[in-house]
Amino acid sequence: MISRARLIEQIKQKKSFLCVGLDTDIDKIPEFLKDYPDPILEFNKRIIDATKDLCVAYKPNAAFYEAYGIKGLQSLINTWKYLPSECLNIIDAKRGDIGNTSDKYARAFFDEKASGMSFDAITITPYMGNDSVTPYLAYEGKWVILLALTSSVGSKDFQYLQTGDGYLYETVIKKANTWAGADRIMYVVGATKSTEFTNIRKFAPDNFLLVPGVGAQGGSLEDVCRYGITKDCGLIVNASRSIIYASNGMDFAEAARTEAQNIQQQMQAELEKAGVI
Ligand SMILES: O=C(O)c1cc(=O)[nH]c(=O)n1[C@@H]1O[C@H](COP(=O)(O)O)[C@@H](O)[C@H]1O
Repeated sequence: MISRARLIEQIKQKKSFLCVGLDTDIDKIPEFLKDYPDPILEFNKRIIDATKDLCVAYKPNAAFYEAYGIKGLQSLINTWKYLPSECLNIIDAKRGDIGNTSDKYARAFFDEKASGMSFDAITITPYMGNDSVTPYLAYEGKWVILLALTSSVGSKDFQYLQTGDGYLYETVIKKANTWAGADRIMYVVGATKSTEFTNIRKFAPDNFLLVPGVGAQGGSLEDVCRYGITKDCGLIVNASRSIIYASNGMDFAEAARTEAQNIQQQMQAELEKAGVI
């Protein structure tokens, strides 16, 4: 279980707020790994070994595992077992359904006895409202990470609609803040939306923001920090493809480390600039 205080302590200790995204694609991993009984797991283990001192979180994306049925789920369970206990382990599942269905999703990702996995945090779509989110919050100490303003081009379709109370994404944040505090809820805000961070901080001054979209999607870490960093850091910045596929040769883990190290060094400078460390 990773509390807010423990997360902040890790960030200060590692001088990093990097999340390594485990969007592991069998078609993109090095050929030689395909001789192993579980190539996806083997890939993940080597990426984790190469990056665990440089990041504070890992985020396996459920789609990349579910695509392979039972075998994929086994890879996900064994990846979860291998994740370092000091890191925040996020399952990027983007679920959202009526309460009794959410109950089962929560069990699938939070209840080790039932499913073999117990992640610290899960990404959730907020569209179905309070009763779709509370089943996850019923698990003491677990985090819910709600999509607020996504990195996608399609974010403009709904998230920027005016509700009479500001943009729809603002309403999501204001409403969800009444469900639980900054010790249980984080929001996803895409790095590609860095100028909106000033606005978001008005409604979520203390919440951690999970920020995907640096690297392959072109978001700027510097801009995210300029507008979004807080005295506790308040940011977890994810990079998936730019780290895990930095090379597709024998040196893939080493290349991933070099890429993670580059980001960590930039993060250290930002943490110093903001007075977090
Ligand atoms: O919830 C997410 O993590 C997420 C939200 C969002 O707005 N944009 C976004 O890219 N993501 C996820 O973040 C990761 C980004 O991967 P890369 O673009 O390869 O770094 C993927 O797993 C996406 O599913």
